[in-house]
Amino acid sequence: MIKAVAFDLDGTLVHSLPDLVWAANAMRRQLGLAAVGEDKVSQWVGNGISKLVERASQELGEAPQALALFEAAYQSHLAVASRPYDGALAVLTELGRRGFALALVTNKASRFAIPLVRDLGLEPHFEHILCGDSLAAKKPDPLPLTWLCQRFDLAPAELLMVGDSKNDIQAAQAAGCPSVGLTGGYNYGEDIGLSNPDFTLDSLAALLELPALQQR
Ligand SMILES: O=C(O)COP(=O)(O)O
Ligand SMILES: [Mg+2]
Repeated sequence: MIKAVAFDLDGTLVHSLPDLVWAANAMRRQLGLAAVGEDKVSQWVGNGISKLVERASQELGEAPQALALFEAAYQSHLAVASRPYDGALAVLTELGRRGFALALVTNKASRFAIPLVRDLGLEPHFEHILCGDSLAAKKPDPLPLTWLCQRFDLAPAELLMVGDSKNDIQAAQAAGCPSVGLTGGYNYGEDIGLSNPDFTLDSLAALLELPALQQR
C-alpha cells in the first residue's frame, strides 16, 4: 500500500527547460560557442548541473570557467520562463488531501532547486526536499529514496517515485520502490517505457486515477 509519494522536479513537476536553455546559451556565448536549442539541452538534463555544463561545453574539452558562467546566468534566470506543468499544483494538493506524505527528490543542486520551488509555490507541499547535493549520492543511486523510507518509517513498497527520467526509475528499482514514468519530460530522447516503470502515464493528472493513490 502506498503511503508517500516522491516527485522528481525537472521535466516532472516543472518545465524548466527554457531557463536552462537561456543559461546554457549565456554560458556558451561567453565561451565563444554557438547557441543551441531546447532539443539539445533537453538531452543534457538529468544528472545535475555540473554534468549539464560538462555536456554543454564539450566542444572545448576542458573549460574550467564554464560552471561558474552557467551558474551565474542560471541563478539570475531560474523561474523566468519555467512553469509547473498543467495540473502539478492541483495534483500535489489533492494527494495531500488524500493523506499521502509528499517529498521532492531532484538531482538539481539545492541553490537552484529551493528558490525555484519556492518561486513557483511548490515548496509548502513537501515534507522533505532532497536535492542533488543533499546526500552523498543522487539518482540513479537509491540513497535519496532509502533515506526517505527511513525518515517516513516506511517499507520501500510504500513509497512511490514519480519521474520523467530513467534516473528516477533506476533509483526506485534499486531502492525496491514502485515507480511511475511520465512521458513528455527530459529523458535523453528515450522512451521512458524502456526503463520499465511500474506505470507509464502521459500526464500528472492521471496519477489521481491510479487505484493505489485513491486513499492512504
Ligand atoms: O538537474 C538535473 O539534471 C535534473 O533534475 P531532476 O532530477 O529534477 O530531473
Ligand atoms: Mg527529471
